[in-house]
Amino acid sequence: MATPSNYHRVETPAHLQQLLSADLHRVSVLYFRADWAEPCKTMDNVTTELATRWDQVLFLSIEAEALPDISESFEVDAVPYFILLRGHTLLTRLSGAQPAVLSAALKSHASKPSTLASSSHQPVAAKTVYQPGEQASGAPEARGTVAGGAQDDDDEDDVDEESDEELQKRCEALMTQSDVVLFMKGDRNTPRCGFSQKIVGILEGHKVDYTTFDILNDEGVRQKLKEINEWPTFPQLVIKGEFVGGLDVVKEMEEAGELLEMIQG
Ligand SMILES: N[C@@H](CCC(=O)N[C@@H](CS)C(=O)NCC(=O)O)C(=O)O
Repeated sequence: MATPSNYHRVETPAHLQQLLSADLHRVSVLYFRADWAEPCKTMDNVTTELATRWDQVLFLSIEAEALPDISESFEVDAVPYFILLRGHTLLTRLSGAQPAVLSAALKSHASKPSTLASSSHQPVAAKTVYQPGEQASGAPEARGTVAGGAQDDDDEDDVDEESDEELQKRCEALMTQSDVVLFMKGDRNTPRCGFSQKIVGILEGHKVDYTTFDILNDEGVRQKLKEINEWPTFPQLVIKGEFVGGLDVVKEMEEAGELLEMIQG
């Protein structure tokens, strides 16, 4: 399919600013992607198709790892990832390859007359304003939510909250669920971060028998493991219940021949 005229590949932060500033009433879809991520292939097609349907919406594809300043300013922590803006105002964010949810988000935000934002009122759905060079999201409640940000915290009142002790026990159980456990973003078939993808490549290359846990699906485990293992990032590799390190450590161990030794020993 030919690239629609409202679909652009962002080259630099300044280019993004220029595209967004051209029309402050226009809705934009920022699509954070990476070539190696399989789900992005699907979302490349989905976004191209949506762009032909929503020709008044600006679709901007952004190479998440090649443009870290943009990814970090929008707190993008995995690919694919979508940010909907009106001008520079954050409407909603969506993590993962969910065509129906993205389409619903467009319906919810882009079908509103664009003059709404030009009136003296703030857009109803607006969470915050993206200032170049600043954090885009001052709206933690919008993180990880889906179209329309319509999730209601009250709905979760019925669910028993996990105590810190329970969470600690659950993390310990996860860390010992098999001899080799990889805490990562995504899973071995669909890694959602380049670091996770590379560590999977190392383990697969050595035909290691391992299990994975997707920390993007469990914010409690994500934060608790950082504390337990005193390690601020993912991936985290655990061998026989013992925390080993992230990608850089595992790479070094592989080069020194220590990785297989630890797994097999
Ligand atoms: N050099 C690190 C790179 C890992 C990294 O920087 N991970 C980031 C981005 S995927 C991370 O996990 N940030 C914390 C988070 O997302 O919770 C390693 O050796 O593993």
